[in-house]
Amino acid sequence: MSTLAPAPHPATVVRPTRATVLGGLLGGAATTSGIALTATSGWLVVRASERPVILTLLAAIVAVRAFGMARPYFRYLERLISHDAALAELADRRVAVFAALVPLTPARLGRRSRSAVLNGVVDDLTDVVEAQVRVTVPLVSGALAGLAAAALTAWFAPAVGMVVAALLVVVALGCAVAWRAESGSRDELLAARAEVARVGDLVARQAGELRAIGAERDALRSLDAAHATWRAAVARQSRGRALVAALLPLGTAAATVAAAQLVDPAAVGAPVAALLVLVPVAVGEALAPLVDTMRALARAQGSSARLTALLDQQPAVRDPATPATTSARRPEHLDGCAEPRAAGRVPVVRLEAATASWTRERPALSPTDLELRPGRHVAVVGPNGSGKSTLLAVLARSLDVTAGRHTRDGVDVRGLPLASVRADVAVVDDEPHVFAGSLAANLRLARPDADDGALRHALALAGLAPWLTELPDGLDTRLGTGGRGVSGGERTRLGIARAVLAERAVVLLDEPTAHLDDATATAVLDDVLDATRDRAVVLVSHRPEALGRFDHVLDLGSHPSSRPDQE
Ligand SMILES: Nc1ncnc2c1ncn2[C@@H]1O[C@H](COP(=O)(O)OP(=O)(O)OP(=O)(O)O)[C@@H](O)[C@H]1O
Repeated sequence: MSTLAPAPHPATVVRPTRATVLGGLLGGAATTSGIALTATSGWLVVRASERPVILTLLAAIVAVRAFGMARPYFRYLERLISHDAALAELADRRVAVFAALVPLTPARLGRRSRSAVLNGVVDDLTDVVEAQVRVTVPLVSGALAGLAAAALTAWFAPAVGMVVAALLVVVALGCAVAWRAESGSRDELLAARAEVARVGDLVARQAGELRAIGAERDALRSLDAAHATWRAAVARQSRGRALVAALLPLGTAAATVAAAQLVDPAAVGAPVAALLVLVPVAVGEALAPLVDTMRALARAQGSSARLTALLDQQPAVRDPATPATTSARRPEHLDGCAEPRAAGRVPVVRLEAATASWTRERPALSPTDLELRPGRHVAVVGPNGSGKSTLLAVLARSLDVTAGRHTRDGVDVRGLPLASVRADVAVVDDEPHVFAGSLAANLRLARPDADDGALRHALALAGLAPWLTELPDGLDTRLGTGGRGVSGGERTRLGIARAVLAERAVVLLDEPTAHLDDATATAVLDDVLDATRDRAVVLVSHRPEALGRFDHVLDLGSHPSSRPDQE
């Protein structure tokens, strides 16, 4: 998501659909009613000043009332139809984008957290879909109302019709300038804002170190320079906006003066002259918001470019064209089912001189050997960046080896169905997500058919039995947003309970105790190892004191040939 693809052509973002065209027609009717309301009111006021027989005004009075009522009525229908269609499209596209993101997770999402990626995707998708309502519908309505006003005015006085047409050209020009200003400043602004965030984060987080080496002033100067670039980009964008903001009222004023000069009250009568002079005012007022739609268009183009850059990536791992089988598997486990399976059925998992890379440019895991079988508990240690999480990604088949072998029962995993390999693996990361819902629903994510007994058993194995007894509604207690808060230790244990419940034969834990105090961390680790006695466990840990309980310690910080086997 960090790479910006070129912005798509506006026509691909402003893509008329049946609902947006209908919405545009209704919006056009609303805007035309507004223009007609102003023009007929002008006629009525001037005609009334001539004190005619009251009955001759009745038609105009009815017309003013009709236009006054029609405008909000058509606007309401336009909103109803276009928003309804946009919300339905948003729901469908969110499902489709979520499905497209799954195969890209985690290898193609970069180092951003999954929630940051999801939030970004949700915002971008909303911008793109909202463009139908914020851009397509107003453009169709504005074009219809403007052309109708020009045609009707030309029918009364061709010269004034030309003036209204010229005003439409000015509005179109204003939109084009606004769109260029907004989309031109998009990349510059984003880059400038990202630089300020990057330097600001560096200066704030490394303040101590910078002070220690006397680089504080240089760092602050870089921050000032980044701010200055940002300020300049914002100023350029504001100048573009101000230019357009001035252009439209000036155009409207010029068109009104021109209409007043061109209309001959003696020829058409004073009331019609008033009507004709008021049309440019009404058109300018009704179409001015079109300029703001260009901001929405530029934003939607940027969002669309980001979504394309993210979703057009190839997944890091793929299903084989012709899946192989391993001797220890029953055939039904090989056709891609993601059902949880009982521990112990999985064959031996082996890595031999396996290396891996996220980007193909830089190796993230140097040659590593590892063997996993049920009941074997392996701790992985090593300095930051030595490839511990990468190793887990390889074992979970989120990433394939770039050299060496990753086998299950002697069969290269690249020949096995992806889903069947992943169905053996449970992953617990350092911050398991707690969804807003009941405790039972949070646990059943791991095994939807688990009964309450199985849930209680998993909670007990994860050391959460005392916590469960304290919960006001037991398994039905609501957790997460709007529900009961969950501490770091409880969250970790919930993740472990899910892994236990899933009955996967291989359990991968990425620093599950990273955010816990020493006493809680030791208790959680003890519970993990007890709860997974019959499973193959790989646990990434920075806590040397816990390593004694593991069968094997794999140190990724030492050269492969010199790694001590501490079995
Ligand atoms: N999702 C990813 N996309 C791109 N590169 C990644 C990704 N995850 C890790 N890397 C890169 O792979 C290398 C190994 O990182 P990894 O996270 O596996 O190390 P680690 O030992 O787990 O580090 P830490 O102890 O800091 O968690 C690093 O250079 C890192 O920047």
